[in-house]
Amino acid sequence: MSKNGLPSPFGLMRLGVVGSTNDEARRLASDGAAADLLVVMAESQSAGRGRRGRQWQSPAGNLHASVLIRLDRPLSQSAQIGFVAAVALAEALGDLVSDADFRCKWPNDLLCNGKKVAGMLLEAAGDGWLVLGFGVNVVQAPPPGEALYAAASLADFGWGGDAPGVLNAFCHRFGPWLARWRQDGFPPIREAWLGHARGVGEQAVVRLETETLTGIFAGLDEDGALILDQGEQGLRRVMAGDVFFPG
Ligand SMILES: O=C(O)CCCC[C@@H]1SC[C@@H]2NC(=O)N[C@@H]21
Repeated sequence: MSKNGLPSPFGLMRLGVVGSTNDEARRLASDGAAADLLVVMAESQSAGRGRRGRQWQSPAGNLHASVLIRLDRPLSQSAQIGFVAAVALAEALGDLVSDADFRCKWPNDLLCNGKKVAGMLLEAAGDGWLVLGFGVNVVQAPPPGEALYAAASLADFGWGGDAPGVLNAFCHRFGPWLARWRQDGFPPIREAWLGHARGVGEQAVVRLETETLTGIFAGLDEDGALILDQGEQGLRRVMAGDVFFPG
């Protein structure tokens, strides 16, 4: 264990109120001050952002953190790290919260008993760095109607721990999974993710920028794209979109 309380070799920078921890981490990278597995964690964010330009509500008490990751592979493989993190977070929260069912929802959401409790946002920081931002609703979820999906907090499931406790549990799981990805590539991550996934084999609605698709969520391809089986129209690979399961 490091002096900061996280498992070795994670580093920790704890900040008060920031705009976005992803921006703080990117700034470190552009200042030449990045280090592999350095975590930037903030008490709250005034301009937290989610995927596809959405706002991410970031009150004090929830976890808002970004991990700097040295990318020793082509940038095209960076999306795979979102799946590494989702598996690690599903396992970490499963370690913490008993009697709850954590599921990964494509591409980078985490559901607890069907409600969104966490999301991830990957951004390139230039010069070989990747920023993995993740937010976990520890004590508070956005009010109904303000989120795209039904949302909940860990407190709603009776968990009384805090944001540093979630970060610690995440790092314990993420370190070994990232090492596995670095050594063996995407296949074991893909398999683990599918084992934790919501909705494989089920009817899915996929909202893209300009169209909405329906079909059976048939799995993930070797890059992490969602495979949608559209029956007579064949299989369609989806790289970015929002998935809903009507069933
Ligand atoms: O579900 C999503 O759309 C992704 C949400 C990602 C939120 C985290 S909180 C820490 C980091 N800083 C940000 O501004 N966003 C990510």
